[in-house]
Amino acid sequence: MRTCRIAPSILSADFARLGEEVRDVVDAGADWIHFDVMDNHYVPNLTVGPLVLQAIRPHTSVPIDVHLMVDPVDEIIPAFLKAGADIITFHCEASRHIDRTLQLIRQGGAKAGLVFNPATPLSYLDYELDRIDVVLLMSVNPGFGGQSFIESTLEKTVAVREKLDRYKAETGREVMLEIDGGVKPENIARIAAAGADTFVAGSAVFGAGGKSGYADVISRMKAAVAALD
Ligand SMILES: O=C(CO)[C@@H](O)[C@H](O)COP(=O)(O)O
Ligand SMILES: [Co+2]
Repeated sequence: MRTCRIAPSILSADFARLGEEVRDVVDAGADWIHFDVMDNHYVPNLTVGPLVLQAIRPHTSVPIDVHLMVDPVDEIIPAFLKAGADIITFHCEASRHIDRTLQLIRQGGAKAGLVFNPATPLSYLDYELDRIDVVLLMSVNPGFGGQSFIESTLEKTVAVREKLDRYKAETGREVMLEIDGGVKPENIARIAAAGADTFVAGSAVFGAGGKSGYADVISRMKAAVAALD
């Protein structure tokens, strides 16, 4: 059976009830919580930081996947590690020394991931796979929830899947492949067929109007992926 992790992005949650939203979406079947950090510098939007991560941490035991859309990145990583991040991903363009940033995250005890914008070349992966736990492909330009899925991401997903399968055959090590932006029950099967195993969904999940709506969307997403087997 193929792996399908659903990671709802709290960007589209009700921020006035964030702890409850996190609990509801996990009860509804979420595998990870996706935590979008934007700095109004690397991206034109401003969201949440380590204090908010620390506040939601006691509300769930599922992995919290911190997506850093910040530049510079290294200086803020220790605060997210301390606040309880399980996975920390950052953008290739936001780190001056990618290898050092990956090590900083892993030495702090979290899994490390590299994020590729729609136009970022995959060559950044060439020498770093040994230090990467997650490859995150953006399927929208970063900065906002609720955008449409960019179709060229599918071709890029296939290319990363081939690299990761080759790497696994050589080393036995599995690297996760996560897609972020515009993922919905209607397109998730095509994205999974291209080779993704982890799916961020913000507006599709939190736009579903409460706990039973969240459960409905998440189960439809999982069913669409399971139907590929
Ligand atoms: O990182 C980002 C946007 O920059 C994402 O995590 C979005 O928040 C996903 O939202 P939807 O596209 O699913 O609404
Ligand atoms: Co994100």
